[in-house]
Amino acid sequence: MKKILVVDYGSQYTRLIARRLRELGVYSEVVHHSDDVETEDLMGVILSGGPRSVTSKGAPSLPTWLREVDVPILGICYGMQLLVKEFGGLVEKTETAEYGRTEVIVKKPASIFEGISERLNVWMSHGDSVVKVPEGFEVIAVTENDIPAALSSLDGMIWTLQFHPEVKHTEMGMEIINNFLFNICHADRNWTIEDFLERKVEEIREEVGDGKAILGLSGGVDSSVAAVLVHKAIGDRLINIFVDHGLLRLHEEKEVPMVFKDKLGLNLDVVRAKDRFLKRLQGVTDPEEKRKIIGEEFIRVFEEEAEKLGGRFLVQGTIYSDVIESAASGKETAKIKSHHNVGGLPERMNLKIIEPLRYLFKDEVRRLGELLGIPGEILYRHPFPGPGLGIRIIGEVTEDKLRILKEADAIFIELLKESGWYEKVWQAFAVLLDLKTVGVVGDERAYEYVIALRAVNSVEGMTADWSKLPYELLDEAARRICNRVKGAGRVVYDITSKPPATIEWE
Ligand SMILES: Nc1ncnc2c1ncn2[C@@H]1O[C@H](COP(=O)(O)OP(=O)(O)OP(=O)(O)O)[C@@H](O)[C@H]1O
Ligand SMILES: O=c1[nH]c(=O)c2[nH+]cn([C@@H]3O[C@H](COP(=O)(O)O)[C@@H](O)[C@H]3O)c2[nH]1
Ligand SMILES: NC(=O)CC[C@H](N)C(=O)O
Ligand SMILES: [Mg+2]
Repeated sequence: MKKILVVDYGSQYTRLIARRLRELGVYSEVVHHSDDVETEDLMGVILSGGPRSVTSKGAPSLPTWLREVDVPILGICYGMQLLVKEFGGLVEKTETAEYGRTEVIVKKPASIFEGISERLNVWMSHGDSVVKVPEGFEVIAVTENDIPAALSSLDGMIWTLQFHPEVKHTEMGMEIINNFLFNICHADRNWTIEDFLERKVEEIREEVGDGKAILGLSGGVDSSVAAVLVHKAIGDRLINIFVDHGLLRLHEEKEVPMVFKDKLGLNLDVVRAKDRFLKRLQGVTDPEEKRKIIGEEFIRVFEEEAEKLGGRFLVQGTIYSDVIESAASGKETAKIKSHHNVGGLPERMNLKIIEPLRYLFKDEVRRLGELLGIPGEILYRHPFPGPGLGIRIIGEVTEDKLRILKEADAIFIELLKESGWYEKVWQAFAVLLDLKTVGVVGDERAYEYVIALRAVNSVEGMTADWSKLPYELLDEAARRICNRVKGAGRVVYDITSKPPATIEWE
């Protein structure tokens, strides 16, 4: 099949590039920069960003096969910096780093910017910058800080962007990728989600054979879609298991089983495992350690259940943001956090893992869910991390802190629903800080915990901006929480984008 090759330098966003290409109906393959690759049927090449600096010793370089191909090349961030270095320009760590929203000004008409406004807000994530442009290249856009934001070679074969067109927060990013694909590479449209579904169902049937599989069901979007998909492949030989680890939101241990049976009509076993999770978390404060413990305990529960049922496979609703942040995608990728279902998995385990959604992003999973006929009520829930409140209580998890956080979170979510804001934000929740502050209540001194509220807009969770909730709503949330939740004495609102922050606090 004709393809675009996406060369991975360890960016958080590499698979997002591939995903944008899918969205535009174009088939692509992601390869590591040191891989030997088939260069047949190539329509173009995209070099990803990466955490390394091209100025440092031993930094990954251009693949040798790249010199022999005669198709257009697009370098993004690290990819741009590599191309600049290769052609005799200069990249240095400059005083100004650019992270998050940055304004870019297009300086020259160019086919990659066709139909793009002259000024646009893009998402940046770099500390190094181009300080000398290589011969045979011209600057076609600069940032508000006068740093080169895009270059092109005079023969129109090499294009570079310092910003990330693949992230949703970059305005007109899709149009820029569209221009690269169709104006520059003249790519074919050859990928659909229907084909993907058919292929996955076949693959799972083949892998499981006449065996049994268990599936970790959380009631969230990803595991529900995975459940319906795998059920389509192997029917009732799939057994869904919901683990109540005590770190769920208020009343969720009752609601999830009800909604799941009611709306999807699939079987579901509930495992009550609160005590064993809380016991293992006692005295643990490090976020990575907490994640690893929770990840391991999940697997132990699944192993025990599989043993009882005679199943050999474990299906998880892992999606790509879980994989990439756990640094499970390649050796250059920086570890941001160990998602319980990926980086938090124990080394030794008896189950074979099946993850049909591993390379998809949240909104693709939602589209797949629609294709499978899953109701919007399940598909459009806010995401909730598997380790649950365990990573929203900063520091040690205790019963009392769990109570405070559950109540505060429920008040915030209820208020968002009442005011019509729940559907307008991508994810919202409360965090309990490991910090007490002084207050005055009924003329008495109080010394209670701080609750942080977080609400973000995002599309696939890879980048996010804080939601501009109305002051009146925040005001009401603070009053209700302080008045109704014993132990909560102060409320703050988180106004950081991702990057530099992540969505969750741990
Ligand atoms: N309480 C739970 N019981 C069983 N499995 C779980 C539980 N929590 C998480 N998992 C497993 O871990 C996977 C990853 O969790 P994650 O929260 O990312 O996905 P999700 O809950 O399916 O969807 P969402 O992101 O919308 O919450 C799930 O798909 C599921 O397989
Ligand atoms: O299943 C999960 N297991 C985890 O360990 C985990 N950590 C974060 N998240 C969710 O992933 C999205 C991105 O979150 P971050 O910006 O905090 O990394 C957000 O939607 C987070 O809620 C997790 N989901
Ligand atoms: N996102 C990237 O590709 C970053 C490239 C390089 N590490 C820098 O900071 O400039
Ligand atoms: Mg979840």
